[in-house]
Amino acid sequence: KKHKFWETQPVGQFKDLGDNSLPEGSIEDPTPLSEVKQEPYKLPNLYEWTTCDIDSEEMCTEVYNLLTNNYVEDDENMFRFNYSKEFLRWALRPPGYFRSWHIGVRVISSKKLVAFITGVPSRIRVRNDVVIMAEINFLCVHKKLRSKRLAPVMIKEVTRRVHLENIWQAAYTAGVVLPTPISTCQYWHRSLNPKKLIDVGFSRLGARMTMSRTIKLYRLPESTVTPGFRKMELHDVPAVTRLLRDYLSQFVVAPDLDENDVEHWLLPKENVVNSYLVESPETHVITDFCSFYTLPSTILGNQNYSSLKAAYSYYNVSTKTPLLQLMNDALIVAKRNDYDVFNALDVMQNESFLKELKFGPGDGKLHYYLYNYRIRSALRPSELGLVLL
Ligand SMILES: COc1cccc(CC(=N)NC(=O)c2cccnc2OC2CCNCC2)c1
Repeated sequence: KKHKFWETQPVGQFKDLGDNSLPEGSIEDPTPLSEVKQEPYKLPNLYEWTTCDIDSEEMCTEVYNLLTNNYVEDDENMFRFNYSKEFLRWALRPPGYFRSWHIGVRVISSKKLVAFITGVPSRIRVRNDVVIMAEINFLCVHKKLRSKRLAPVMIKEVTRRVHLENIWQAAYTAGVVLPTPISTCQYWHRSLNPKKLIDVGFSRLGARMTMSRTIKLYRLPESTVTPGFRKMELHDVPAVTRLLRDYLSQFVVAPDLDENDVEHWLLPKENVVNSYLVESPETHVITDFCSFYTLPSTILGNQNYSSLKAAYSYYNVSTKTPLLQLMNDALIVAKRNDYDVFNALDVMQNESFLKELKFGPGDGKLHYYLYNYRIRSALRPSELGLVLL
């Protein structure tokens, strides 16, 4: 049976596809809090639950090491995501976070951390419906414990702890097809350091292309071209919030960000998130915004390099500067900061710049999911205004 676990969950089921009689929105009503299971789910013998206090240097290091050695790899197992500790602290402590949603599994005897899953609260709008959801991420089971069916019990446990906070919906992404994607996105890569990317096998030399021709093809100017392009600062939070809220209102699914959210998620943080805006030199009005987050990957089995420095397109808003020019400035800044590659999904209006800015399609897809919330039919990536970490 393919989706033994997911067929028991309140998610869109493949068998319901095309059944337009099913209403859009919550699939199951909330359970009275007194009826939510009070005790943790039972783990296989020898394992115990642990709550990971990401503020603790020691626990943060344990989580970092587990993910560094056991988290998501590309389809050819040449790269593995290598989230940094400061990135994890940022990703897991947004306004209103619950430490109880940072869940680990330890071996009782050795106390070794062997699995992890997290949730953070997030206000997400679906059409005109603003729903408080849990954004689920970092599901990781040690390589040596795969197919012990740990993932389903970890998903049930994080769901139980989310329910205890009276939250009944969730959002998550995966590289695999599960019941049932609300949207399936293509990822794209823009080479910034083509020589290294070819050396490590991330990219291949194009047909009838030499290395020097390839380096020239991806060359970028030293400085950005948009007048008034600068880093975002704390005092810009109100204006950036207004700009983002207006821009994101056009998408079917998008975060419902307030100033606290914008301050947390979009203020620049070294080695974690970069954000820039365009302040008109004449009027001092903030007209555009672009941002990317830093997610390196470990390079598995290359003599010359061990890490790939990758930027991931985050939220971008263009109201005056053409999006093409704004994103080219983002590429210029990323190259200047020694990123090897700039990644983007074909969400929002990204399709309008990908090919022209010399992005190439990646070899995989990223599927978006909602838990306990039905969307009548799958969304086009351009209808998605949500980027998960
Ligand atoms: C280059 O190193 C990699 C290491 C592991 C996996 C992949 C391929 C991959 N699965 N990429 C993505 O999922 C991806 C590609 C472009 C933009 N965002 C992405 O994923 C984000 C969002 C979901 N959580 C992981 C990071 C690449």
